[in-house]
Amino acid sequence: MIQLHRLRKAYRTRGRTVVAVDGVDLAVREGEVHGVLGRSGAGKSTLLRCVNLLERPDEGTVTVGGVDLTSLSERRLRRHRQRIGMIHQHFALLSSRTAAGNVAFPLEVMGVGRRERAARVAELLDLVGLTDRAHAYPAQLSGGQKQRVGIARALAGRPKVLLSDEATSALDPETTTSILELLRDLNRRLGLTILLITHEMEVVKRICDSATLMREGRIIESGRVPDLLARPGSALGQEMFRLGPVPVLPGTTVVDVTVTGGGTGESFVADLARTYDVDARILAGTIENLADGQAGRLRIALPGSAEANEAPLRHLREAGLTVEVAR
Ligand SMILES: Nc1ncnc2c1ncn2[C@@H]1O[C@H](COP(=O)(O)OP(=O)(O)OP(=O)(O)O)[C@@H](O)[C@H]1O
Repeated sequence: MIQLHRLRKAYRTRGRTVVAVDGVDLAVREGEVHGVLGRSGAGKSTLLRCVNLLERPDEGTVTVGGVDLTSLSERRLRRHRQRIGMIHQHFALLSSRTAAGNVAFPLEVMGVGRRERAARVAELLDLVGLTDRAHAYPAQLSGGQKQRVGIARALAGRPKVLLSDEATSALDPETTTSILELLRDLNRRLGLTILLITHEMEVVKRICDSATLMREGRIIESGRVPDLLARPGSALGQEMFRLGPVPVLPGTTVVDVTVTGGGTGESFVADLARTYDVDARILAGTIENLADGQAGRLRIALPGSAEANEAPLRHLREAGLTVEVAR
């Protein structure tokens, strides 16, 4: 649904050039929720703003729904932009308009007639669960309610793609959960493709099917979330499962075992004891609920060196588990 090819964007300020996005290739499939994760300054916002060409890339192409946006005239680009909704961290609502008035705004710009507009506004507010606050002004709404208005407004043009710029960063944890649930629900019900940027692992964990980790304008890793977690050495995996420093235990091998996609995670410690007579000691562990099933990582200590444990470690790998010798 979204394809970025060799995207590059640099800013020149006061004689200095900052390459915000540095040759990025990225594909987001239709109906997917894709999260772009990274620290402040990694280039996430620039990348997102290039998708609807709010920011024009210096190099590369942006294809959305099969149309290369970088090749369009301004007039045609405006039309295509209506099919790409966007929500913002600070909501960006018009304070002089009610919730209904804010949602009506893009419909007015599109030239939708009064009666159809009213019906569509009611439908959109219902979709985000805000029918009873239609006549409230932004100042009378909570943060979560404001973001619901933002989402309803973004969906006015019946977009196939929704871009989310840190949509939950200004919200408390409980409200964040309800907004993430709403986004996931809209993704499923409308088949909406969502590209979101965030610096919170929690967001990726809860609703993303796939994710990209950015650093200094470049992609460090990208793929389906369970596949990334199962990749040895994955930085996303390190972030997700925080097992702490690896303890020094002379005479043992410390191993991190990652289980994704259901799998046989629960029984492998017993399996080692049964098959190899290895007494694995559990040092730390965590299980995370992902958008699509569970994933977990267990840190175990096996008596003896890594070489001495070669057979049981191979056994675990052959069982589909990711095995990394930590020490
Ligand atoms: N309009 C601009 N003019 C000059 N430099 C910019 C501009 N926008 C972004 N940058 C620079 O580009 C780099 C990437 O910024 P960007 O905002 O895309 O990162 P980010 O990952 O979204 O960070 P944050 O989470 O802080 O928004 C930074 O070094 C930033 O200072």
